[in-house]
Amino acid sequence: MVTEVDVLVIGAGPAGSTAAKHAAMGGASVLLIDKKSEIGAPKRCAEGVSVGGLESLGIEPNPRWITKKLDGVRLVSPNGTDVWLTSDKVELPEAGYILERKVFDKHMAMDAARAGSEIMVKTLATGMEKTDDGYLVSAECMGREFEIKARIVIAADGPESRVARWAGLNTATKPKDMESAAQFEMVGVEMEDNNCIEFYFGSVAPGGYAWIFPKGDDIANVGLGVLSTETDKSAYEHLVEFVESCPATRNAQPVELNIGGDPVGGMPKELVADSLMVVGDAAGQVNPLTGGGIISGMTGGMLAGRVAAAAVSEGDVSKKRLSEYERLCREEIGKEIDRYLKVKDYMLTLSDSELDSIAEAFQDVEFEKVSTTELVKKLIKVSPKALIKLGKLF
Ligand SMILES: Cc1cc2nc3c(=O)[nH]c(=O)nc-3n(C[C@H](O)[C@H](O)[C@H](O)COP(=O)(O)OP(=O)(O)OC[C@H]3O[C@@H](n4cnc5c(N)ncnc54)[C@H](O)[C@@H]3O)c2cc1C
Repeated sequence: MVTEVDVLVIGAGPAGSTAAKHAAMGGASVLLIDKKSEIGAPKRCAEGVSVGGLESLGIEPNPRWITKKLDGVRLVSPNGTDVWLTSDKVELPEAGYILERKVFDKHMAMDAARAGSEIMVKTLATGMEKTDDGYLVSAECMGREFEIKARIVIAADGPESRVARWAGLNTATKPKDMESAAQFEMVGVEMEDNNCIEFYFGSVAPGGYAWIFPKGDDIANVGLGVLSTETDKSAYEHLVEFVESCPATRNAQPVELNIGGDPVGGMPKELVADSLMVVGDAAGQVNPLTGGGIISGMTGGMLAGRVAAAAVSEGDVSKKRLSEYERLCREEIGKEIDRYLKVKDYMLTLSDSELDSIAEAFQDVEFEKVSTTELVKKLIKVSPKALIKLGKLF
């Protein structure tokens, strides 16, 4: 049996569902498939997003998928020196929400369906072949094998993406650019203020950081990301040590374990080929410093969906036509990613004692507002080393 569509989106994470929604809104016939039986589960995410990020995508916050509205940030250096940045003291333009991804991802897929996309769950793409006017994709659903003929394929298959590579794009992430993350969702977490997210820096998580993201009452996502090139231990081993030593989690119990990769090396050289676009984690659309990829991946999905619909209606699905998506992506997400790559590389050079000195210097800094960019600007102010490395960028 062969199913025929204008646009096939492989992967119903936030990036894929957004691509499907916008392609369908533009008038294309769209099929969105995911190998999972439940879209959004299991989650591999600390579930933090910015308020402005959702606004920029035109998504109304919905209490069904928001567990917490945040009120500030606590930054903790290796010796325990902490910096509190809360809304009573500073403006928080990037203040955010903690989502319930299992519900959020489903809602994003529902939006895609309401815009006209067809959805197939428990449907795995197993390979694809180029045809004259698109791709013939092999798929499998509940033991049944079938083929999907698509003018355009949007690869939204997450951090372990294979689809773009089937089309010949070099999107493989090198080990030095793949953050290994481990996280418990925990109960019995005793935070000093459960309206703030907490970040812990230094050798607690080599190459990354540890976090506690509150989800309400005594529940929180407690996790960390490490680079395998910076440590001999696994992310899970670092997480167990962190949970045992951190006062907030010492008495907490896990109800869920999430293990996953987060591509933090930026976008690959090419995001399009004839009849193919790649979005989200599969396209490295992740902030290299924070590891956040929900909003940037959805932005990529939105741009790809719009370009796909226009290309189909014009009858031109060539690489040249689809390169509009690549250009828009580099403008809207790429510049930020490139800047934060440099900040991440700089952070990797800092020892625990240097991080402690920065935290101590931050005690005397007046913060008017706090965003990731503002924090880097203040870092440049207190650290001559940061000034040399990052001064020109911020
Ligand atoms: C531990 C951890 C914490 C994180 N915390 C945050 C955070 O707080 N905030 C933030 O913004 N980002 C965070 N991220 C990153 C964020 O989770 C990702 O950037 C985001 O999920 C990317 O969305 P996506 O749609 O590109 O991919 P995914 O959400 O990974 O979705 C890809 C989908 O493709 C499907 N798929 C894969 N292969 C196939 C196939 N062959 N056929 C059919 N379906 C397929 C998968 O089942 C999956 O549903 C975190 C990541 C990790 C690992």
